[in-house]
Amino acid sequence: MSNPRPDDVLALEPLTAAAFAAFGDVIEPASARQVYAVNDGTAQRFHDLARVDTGTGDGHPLISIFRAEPRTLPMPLRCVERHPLGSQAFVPLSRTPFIVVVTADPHTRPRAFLSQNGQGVNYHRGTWHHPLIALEQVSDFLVIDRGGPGDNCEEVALRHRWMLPGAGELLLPPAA
Ligand SMILES: NC(=O)N[C@@H](O)C(=O)O
Ligand code: NI
Repeated sequence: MSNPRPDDVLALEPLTAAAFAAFGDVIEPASARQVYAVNDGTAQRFHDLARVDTGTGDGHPLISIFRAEPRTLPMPLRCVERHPLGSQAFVPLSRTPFIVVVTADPHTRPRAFLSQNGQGVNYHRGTWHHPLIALEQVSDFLVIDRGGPGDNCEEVALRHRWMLPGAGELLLPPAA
């Protein structure tokens, strides 16, 4: 494979609620709309972290586990997909990082975010994203998405050969 042009390599951005807002929710305690004690004060509830949207077309929520093989970096991106009938959330059941690639349009430059410290994501219904990209080790993810009638996965091949960088790349500084 010929060496990718530097401009084809996507920078890994820190995953923050603000930066990801156009694409979905970041699932982490800081995203809670309310935090309050429950169970006689023996636990804290980080309430309402993400909007689960599964009702379109007589749909219902599914809870599954993906056991994902780690991907090798650098990595070419070949496709993106979207789920027109429902949201889709991935929550790592370990604290290994994973990469989230999203785009407003399959034929414009995607954005790549690095999830750290157990952060999860909830793609809004219709958000273009790359299939799960686990890193470092076989990792389990809790997946909350939509079951029911209808075709809920539209996949598009990328015309441009965007690349994810090697594991040692620096993160972009957080957006100002
Ligand atoms: N195919 C499947 O359920 N997984 C994808 O939707 C994904 O985003 O990883
Ligand atoms: Ni998906």
